[in-house]
Amino acid sequence: MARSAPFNPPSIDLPGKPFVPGWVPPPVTQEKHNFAQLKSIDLSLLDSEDPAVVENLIQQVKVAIRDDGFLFLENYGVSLEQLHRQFSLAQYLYKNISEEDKQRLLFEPDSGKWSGYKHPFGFKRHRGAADGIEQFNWYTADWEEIENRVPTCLHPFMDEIEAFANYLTKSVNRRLLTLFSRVLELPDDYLWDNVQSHGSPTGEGYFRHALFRPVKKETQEASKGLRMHGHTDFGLTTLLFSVPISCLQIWGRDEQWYYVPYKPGALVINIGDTLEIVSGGHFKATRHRVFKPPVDQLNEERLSLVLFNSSVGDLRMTPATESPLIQREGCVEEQGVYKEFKRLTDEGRLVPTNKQWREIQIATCTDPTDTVHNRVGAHQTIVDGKIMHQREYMGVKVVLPV
Ligand SMILES: O=C(O)CCC(=O)C(=O)O
Ligand SMILES: [Fe+2]
Repeated sequence: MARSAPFNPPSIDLPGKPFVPGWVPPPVTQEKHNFAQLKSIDLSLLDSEDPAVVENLIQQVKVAIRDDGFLFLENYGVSLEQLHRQFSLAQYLYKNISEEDKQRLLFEPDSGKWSGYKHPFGFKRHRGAADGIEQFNWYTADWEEIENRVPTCLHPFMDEIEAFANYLTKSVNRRLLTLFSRVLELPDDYLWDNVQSHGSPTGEGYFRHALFRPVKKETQEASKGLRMHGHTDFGLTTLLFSVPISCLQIWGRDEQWYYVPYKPGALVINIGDTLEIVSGGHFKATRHRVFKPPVDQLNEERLSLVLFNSSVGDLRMTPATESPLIQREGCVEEQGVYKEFKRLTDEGRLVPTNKQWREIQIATCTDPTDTVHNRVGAHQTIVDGKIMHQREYMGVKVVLPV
């Protein structure tokens, strides 16, 4: 597909497609405090014929990923109407999925993959405490075997969902990786050709429809308002859609959590661990979490659509030393995961492969409601007076704000 051609999905009224009620974005919060100010990147400028415009764009990206590790992406080729159709399909899924499909397609996170249906009772296959989060995750095997691996109610719409995931991966993400390759002063397709995994609409990554329902008081108390622990994503880039219910928070340079504001139609891009390592720490993996929304949104349901782009599973990540930027400026060792990978390498130990790195984190994920592990002395520790979540995966220490 031409890299910057706009998204052109299959028709919504083909014969046999049931009517899907339109998703109506819930009202935005009136709360104005604790919101991050993120830089917005206009992806269409990458096609400008004026080299000065393109150079300016690359500089903007460089500053945004160094300062925040998070950015908004606009004009990436999907209209608001097309995007809302995808949210309508996600809403349709949670209104129509049968109990039988929930059982049949139940996820098995112990396998290291989220593939399938996540029930709203925590991040293990067996039901734990309620967390109000339902998800359906599409991996390669799910795209390839729709009849057996996708909820029946979505079968008539898989042409649209697949076209969307394909466009996000092969057009939006590819152009985004061009921007990042250029920041590293490498050939345009360096990251796409050498690091991004391929095959199916999601390569070794996955696409998600998530629904966060309001939670009961007991859940909120057990989790202290947290819906997903502070974390970094393990892959290359994550493409999240900006949504009206404000729950996504990022960790600012001043070591505080800030909500990501709602920018209709925009994509929220976060940088995964792989990009931090490949860039030798010049890019920061985005520290983020999902928290309860401001009070005026506490009773609203939140839909979230996400594409997780994964790196090639067999690779053990190291910095791209052919990058002129890295050659000139060296690596930046104050960073989290890159610094840890470097420590292991310096000790003569093997770092995990990308596949090992993502699968161990999925298989050992804990719940925010887990009061046994979320205690100082268990998975928490105090660093400079702040409570931090501390885990170790295959010799790599991960310390993140709670
Ligand atoms: O739903 C969201 O906004 C973020 C979810 C997230 O960070 C994740 O699943 O890794
Ligand atoms: Fe995440």
